[in-house]
Amino acid sequence: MSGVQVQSVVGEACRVGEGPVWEGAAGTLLYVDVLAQDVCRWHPHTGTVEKVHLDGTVGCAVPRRGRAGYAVACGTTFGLLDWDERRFTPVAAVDKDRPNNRFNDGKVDPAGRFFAGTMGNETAPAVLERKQGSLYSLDAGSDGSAATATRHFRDVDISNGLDWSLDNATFFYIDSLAYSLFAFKYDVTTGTLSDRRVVYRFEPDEAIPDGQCLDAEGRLWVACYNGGRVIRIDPETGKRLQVVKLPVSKTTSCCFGGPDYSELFVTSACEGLDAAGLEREPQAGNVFKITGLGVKGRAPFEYAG
Ligand SMILES: O=C(O)[C@H](O)[C@@H](O)[C@H](O)[C@H](O)CO
Ligand SMILES: [Zn+2]
Repeated sequence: MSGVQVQSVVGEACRVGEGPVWEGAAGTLLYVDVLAQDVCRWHPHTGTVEKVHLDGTVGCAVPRRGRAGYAVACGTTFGLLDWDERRFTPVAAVDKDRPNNRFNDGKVDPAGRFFAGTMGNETAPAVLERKQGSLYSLDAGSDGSAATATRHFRDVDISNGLDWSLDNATFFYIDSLAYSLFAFKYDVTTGTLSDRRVVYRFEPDEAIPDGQCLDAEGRLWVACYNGGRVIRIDPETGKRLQVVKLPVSKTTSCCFGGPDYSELFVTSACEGLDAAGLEREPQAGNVFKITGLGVKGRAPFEYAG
């Protein structure tokens, strides 16, 4: 499509930018830098980025329903971040028997549960002990009881992008080193997954599938790490519908945002690029905005706890 434009909007490079979420009420973009251990908030009107630095790697941060601050998956701990006080309060720890693990990508389900997965720590991008990760969700707690974490499955290499179908009946999931986009049946009442199937197998030049998000037509946008692109997939047919290339190779994740959710924001990484790579890709680690796609996204779900 000819009207598609790609523009770098945040020039402050992330080591591993991840987990973009558009905050509609404030008109800001929330994202994390996993390895710099920062939760970041970009203000489009001033062009400024605020950051809160945490004590561990940050897999993802998500908005809370009707409450200030964020729920965060930090190290191997789900917790709450008071942004103004810059204080992280742990809520539930996972993978206690896996000291070398960390949380990676996450997102809130349509009922307000915070899903996030883990992986072994990487010695270099995509180099890690295999099958160490699991997918978890954090419920909201009820009647004053503490929120608890539930493990959905284990033996994950790099737990990555996730989202839910428009009718809430399907959960889409990427384990990066499986080079596949999976779908599960989803029961939104109980928050349980079943019947995994493959929706799409990534092609060699699409490299490593990473973050993803659903658009308002029910199609998925997947960021291809080392592939320098986002691709649009129809989960009904398993067909790739569109490719948008970016001027950086390590595209990590994407979300729709902007006043009417018609802009696609894409995070990227510079970690793992040598001096020559950085010279080739001076914008590595930036956040990009793609306009003119002709499709909108939807507002993010918010953690109910
Ligand atoms: O962005 C992520 O999900 C991980 O935190 C990164 O480490 C990279 O994606 C990974 O190296 C490539 O798969
Ligand atoms: Zn990712």
